[in-house]
Amino acid sequence: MDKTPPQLLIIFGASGDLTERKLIPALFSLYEEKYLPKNFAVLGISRSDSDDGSFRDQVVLQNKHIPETVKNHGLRKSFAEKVFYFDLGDSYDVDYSALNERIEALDKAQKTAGNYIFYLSTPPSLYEIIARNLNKAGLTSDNGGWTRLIVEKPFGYDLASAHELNDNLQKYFQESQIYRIDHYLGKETVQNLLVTRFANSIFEPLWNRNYIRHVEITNAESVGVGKRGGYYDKSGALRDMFQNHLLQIVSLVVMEPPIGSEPEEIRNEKVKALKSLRIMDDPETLHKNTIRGQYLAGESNGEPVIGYRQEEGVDPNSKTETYAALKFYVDNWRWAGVPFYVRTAKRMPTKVTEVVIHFKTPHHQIFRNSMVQNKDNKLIIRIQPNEGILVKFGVKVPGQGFEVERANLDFYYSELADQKIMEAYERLLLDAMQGDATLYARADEVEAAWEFVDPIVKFWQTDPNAVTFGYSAGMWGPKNADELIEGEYTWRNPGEHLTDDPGFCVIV
Ligand SMILES: NC(=O)C1=CN([C@@H]2O[C@H](COP(=O)(O)OP(=O)(O)OC[C@H]3O[C@@H](n4cnc5c(N)ncnc54)[C@H](OP(=O)(O)O)[C@@H]3O)[C@@H](O)[C@H]2O)C=CC1
Ligand SMILES: O=C1O[C@H](COP(=O)(O)O)[C@@H](O)[C@H](O)[C@H]1O
Repeated sequence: MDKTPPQLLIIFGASGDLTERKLIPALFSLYEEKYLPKNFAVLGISRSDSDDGSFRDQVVLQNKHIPETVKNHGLRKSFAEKVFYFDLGDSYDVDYSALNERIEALDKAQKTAGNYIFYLSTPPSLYEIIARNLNKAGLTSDNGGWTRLIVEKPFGYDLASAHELNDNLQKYFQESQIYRIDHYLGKETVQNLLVTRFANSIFEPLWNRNYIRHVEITNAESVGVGKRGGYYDKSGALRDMFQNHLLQIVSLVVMEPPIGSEPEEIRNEKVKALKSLRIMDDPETLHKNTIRGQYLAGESNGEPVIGYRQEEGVDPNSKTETYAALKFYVDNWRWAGVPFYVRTAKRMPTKVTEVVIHFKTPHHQIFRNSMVQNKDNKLIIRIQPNEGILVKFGVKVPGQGFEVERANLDFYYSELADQKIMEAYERLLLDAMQGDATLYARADEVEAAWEFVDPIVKFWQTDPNAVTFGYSAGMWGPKNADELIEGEYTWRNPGEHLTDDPGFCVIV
């Protein structure tokens, strides 16, 4: 494709899980769909003792994350020939001259025009080290082609470390070269939030405090922490999901209309949105408006599962949250007084991510005697699964009188049958290859998100009154989270109704 120039993608941390499970399958899919330029190559780098042949075998030919089809059998071989490996030796903190030579040789042989993307898929502690050594080797400036840097999450551990990382990376790369990945932004339905809001005239006029009662966002996973206990126990749901993915969704719901769809036009509005979140830093508000939970043993998909504290790599006395629910406000003209309820959790009954816009009750109730008071017009944006949009509204029950019943207008993305939905990493990689940073987070965006999250993390970690509630795996989280939402409202828990959690408790 013309929009994607020749280039070499250089992955640090190539022997890791992300490369095998996400990056290479995404690249293969782009290759299969003919999105990659003819002159394209991948160079995997790590400390593992491997070579081009074994690396190709591992990440392409034998990679079980690339779906096996009759059609792609031959393609795997031709794609594998574009994949190379470089063994960095014992450390990432070494002289990169030999790497530089390999890159130059590959660039020449594969005719990639001096265009390089460096992808950091290592532990975050190596990001600065790699950037510094690339710079020393003269690999960070545009020498004839262009150079970009993709940085994986987590971007920092708190505001101070994110700020330091931004400073460090910006010593070696221009901000315009840095692409901070957040795979939720690569999801089609997350991007569709922008289109729903700004390509229609029927939603945006209502998108404010005059018509919206509250906003609810749920991100639920049925899985536990799996093999990532060691990482997760130091992170927790707030850092792992909320600071990045959930706040990205919040920013798209909250933002003002950008003047156009250029990357900076959209990113400027997202930063403004994040900066308008009311920071909760007094213990009373934090106590009232934040709930943290941790899963106990229970059931997942009908099978018994262990509790979080029994997971591999997790401290048996851990209080780390696998559930986080927050109520907060947005201090700007559009959203003054509208509560936002946002939760993210593991070991829920199902996997679902959705945004629910709850509209206010009509100003005057004409059909007072109806059994169903149509108090809740809702717009539900289903991010995953069953990607689509659902509008709930009231209709008249046929017959005498004015009985009101709820009805649905339901759109599923799958109905656009001939459109394949690109996987998030495919979309994001392709965008970076084409130099489009719209769906990548900017330095100030990441820092604004940390500014909001930091005081909550600190409160949970240090305040003696900050409690972690236990909930049984397979339930909808600590039941007192229901009390976060005032009035007769409660969380929309898609799927079957579950009875009271017998395991609900305070974790000590
Ligand atoms: N896996 C996933 O689904 C996701 C991962 N990420 C992020 O992507 C990055 C890579 O993740 P992932 O591939 O899962 O991680 P892995 O632990 O599976 O791989 C890490 C890679 O970094 C290298 N490495 C260098 N030093 C170390 C070290 N001290 N400890 C461990 N590995 C080291 C490893 O190779 P070698 O030791 O041979 O050099 C390996 O290639 C991380 O920043 C992670 O947070 C983000 C979202 C999802
Ligand atoms: O970044 C992360 O995301 C996954 C969830 O991603 P999804 O695309 O499956 O919704 C989460 O499991 C993981 O803990 C987190 O690091």
